[in-house]
Amino acid sequence: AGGKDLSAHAADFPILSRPVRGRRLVYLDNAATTQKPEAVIEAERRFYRESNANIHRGVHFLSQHATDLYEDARERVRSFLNAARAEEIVFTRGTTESINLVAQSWARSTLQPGDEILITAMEHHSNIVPWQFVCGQIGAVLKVAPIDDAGELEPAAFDALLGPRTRLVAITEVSNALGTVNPVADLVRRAHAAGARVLVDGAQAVAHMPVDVQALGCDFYAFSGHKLYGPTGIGVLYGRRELLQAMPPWQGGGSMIETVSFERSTFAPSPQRFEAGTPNIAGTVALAAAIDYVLGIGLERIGAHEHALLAKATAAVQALPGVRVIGNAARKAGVLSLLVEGIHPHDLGTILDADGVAIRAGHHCAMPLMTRYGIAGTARASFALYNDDEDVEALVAGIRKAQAMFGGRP
Ligand SMILES: Cc1ncc(COP(=O)(O)O)c(CNc2co[nH]c2=O)c1O
Repeated sequence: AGGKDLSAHAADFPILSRPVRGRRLVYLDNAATTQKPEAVIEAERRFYRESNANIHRGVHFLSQHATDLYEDARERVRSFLNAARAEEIVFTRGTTESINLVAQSWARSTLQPGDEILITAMEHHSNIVPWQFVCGQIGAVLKVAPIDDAGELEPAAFDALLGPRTRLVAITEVSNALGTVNPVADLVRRAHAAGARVLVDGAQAVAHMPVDVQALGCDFYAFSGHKLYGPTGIGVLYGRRELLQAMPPWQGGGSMIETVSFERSTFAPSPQRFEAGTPNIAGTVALAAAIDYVLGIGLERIGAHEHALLAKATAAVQALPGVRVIGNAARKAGVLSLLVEGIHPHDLGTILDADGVAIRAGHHCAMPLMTRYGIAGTARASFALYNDDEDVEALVAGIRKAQAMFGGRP
């Protein structure tokens, strides 16, 4: 791994060799979930074959062995994000649960009525709805920083919304619907200068670029394993140690306690405090294997490869009559959203599917963003390390075919 041409890595992914509707699978729905390399599949399978036991508190070999694997995975994630300490890494089910944890534990115990949470117009529902919950619970106010037609934040408007009551800024590093890459380190500096903490939604970033939470300066960072070539059901919340240590637990049960009596219970320190119940141990081990796989190739190489594909696909579709690209930020990663005149995105997706090309159509869990553009949804192609020029050509051919079918100009 690492020295091979990236498109050769498609052979690492068993599913990519299966036909779809009798055609070669052209998987371009990676922003929804990525496919899994054999190394990740084998890591999970091997755990159940050789190491399975419940973790922590065990007195037998397998339990201690499984605990070691689990905590080794925590250290791999720490290193991957360049967090200062492994205790700053909390395992969750995914980005959505990570954000809900911060909303229900940190925000609900910190914010006062009238305090403000600032998000952006490009957020995924997972970085909108949890904040609506907590604003409703405590009487805080949700504010939204606008974006321009290109899909970029407007710095002056962002700054104007940062005020003395802003307690939290919650922003996506990469938009799942537009592909916009936000200048997170700069936005963190602005938020901190205004006295606000910052949560970064990294779901669409971690597979496309190196992430260094200390360099970003953020207070929380969330991502999902399944968007990083890892399994579903495992995600990560990074939090500054001093914040996690001061946060109340948000789910009660085993593992997160120190003592329990019917009168009162005391709680374990972070991260165990936030990991109630039996975790997805095998998924955690497989996530560590996914990180090893990605780092074996190199995130810079992956990002450059995907950037070249995105540029090729964008130029090709923009040359087609009646095609409008939604999201033209100066810096983008992984995602191409488009509309084809006279063809509903769902119809386009269905026609592409008939030829084995998998894209996503709809609002992409970003309904407010679609409203901002005055549209109901888009057709979205999203790229990964195993995609190649042939995949781009199949996408373009499918769009031309749809245009011919709908009487448009092919
Ligand atoms: C920016 C962003 N934030 C949060 C989430 C939620 O992640 P989860 O908890 O793992 O579901 C997603 C998932 N995005 C998509 C899931 O399916 N299509 C998508 O674009 C996302 O793209």
